[in-house]
Amino acid sequence: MNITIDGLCVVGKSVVGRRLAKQLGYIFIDSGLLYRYFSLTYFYLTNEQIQTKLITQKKEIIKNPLFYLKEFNIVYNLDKSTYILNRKRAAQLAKNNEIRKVINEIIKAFTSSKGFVVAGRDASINIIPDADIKIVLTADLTTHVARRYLENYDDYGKNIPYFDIKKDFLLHDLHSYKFIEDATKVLTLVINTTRMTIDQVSLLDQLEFYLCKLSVKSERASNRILFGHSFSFHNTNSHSANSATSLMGVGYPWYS
Ligand SMILES: Nc1ncnc2c1ncn2[C@@H]1O[C@H](COP(=O)(O)OP(=O)(O)O)[C@@H](O)[C@H]1O
Ligand SMILES: Nc1ccn([C@H]2C[C@H](O)[C@@H](COP(=O)(O)OP(=O)(O)O)O2)c(=O)n1
Repeated sequence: MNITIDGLCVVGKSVVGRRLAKQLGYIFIDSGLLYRYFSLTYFYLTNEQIQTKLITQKKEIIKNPLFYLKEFNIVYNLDKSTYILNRKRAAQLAKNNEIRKVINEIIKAFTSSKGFVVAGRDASINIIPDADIKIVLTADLTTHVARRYLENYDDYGKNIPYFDIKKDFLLHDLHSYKFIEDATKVLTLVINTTRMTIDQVSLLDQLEFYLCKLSVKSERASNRILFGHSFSFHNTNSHSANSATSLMGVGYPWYS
C-alpha cells in the first residue's frame, strides 16, 4: 500500500508521515526534502540551469534510489541560518513547473512498488494519484504563521517577525492551495490540525488510518472522513484570513 499526506507548510506532514511510516515499516519520502536538496546542491544556479541539470541527472537518480534517499538527508546537516535561507531558495525552485515535473517523476519512480508514505503539497494529485490512502492535513492561516514563528524561534533561534512570516507564506505557499483543495475532493482523510497538538494528529492518524483502510475496501467512492472541526469554508472570524482574502483577491477557504 502507498499513502500520501498533503498539506501546506507546518501542518505536520513530516512528523506525522515519519511516525506513520515507522509504525508500518514503510519508507517515508518528504518531497520538500528534494526541493531543498536540489536548491542546496545548485544554490547559485538559476532555475533554468537547475532544470537542465535535473533533466540530465534524473535517470541516474532513479537508478539509485537507496543512495539518493540517504543523500537527500544532507540538508539536515546545514547550519541553522543556511537551512532557513535554503528553504526560501527551495520555495523559488518549487515555482518552476518543469523542475516540479522532474522531482515528481523521480519520486514516482522510487514509489513504483508499495510501502511508501509520501508527503508534499501535491503528493496525492501529481505524485501518487493512485495512492491507496490519501491524508490531507490543514490548519487556519493564523496557525500556519504561529507554528512557523515557533519553529524558527525554537529550532533555529531566529526571531523572525510575524508579519514577515505571513508575507512569506502568502507569497510562497498560497499558490499551492489549489493542490490541497483538489486533494480534499478525492478519496481522502481530512484532518484540520488547527486546535490539535502534533501528538493528537499522529494518534488520530494512526487510529483512523485503519478505519480508512476498511472503507477503502468496502466503498471507495463515498469515503471521505473529516476530523478536527466541522468542515466548512470560513474567513469571517479571523482578521488574518480576511486580510489574506483581500490580498490575494481570491476566496480563501481555510478549513475550520
Ligand atoms: N498540530 C501541531 N501542533 C503544534 N505544532 C505543530 C503541529 N503540526 C506541526 N507542528 C510543528 O510545525 C513544525 C513543522 O512540522 P512538519 O511536520 O515539518 O510540517 P510540514 O512537513 O507540514 O511542513 C514543527 O516544528 C512541528 O512541531
Ligand atoms: N511537493 C512539494 C514539496 C515542497 N514544495 C516546496 C514548498 C517549500 O517552499 C519547499 C520546501 O518544502 P518543505 O516541505 O521542506 O518546506 P516547508 O517547511 O513545508 O515550507 O518546497 C512544493 O512546492 N511541493
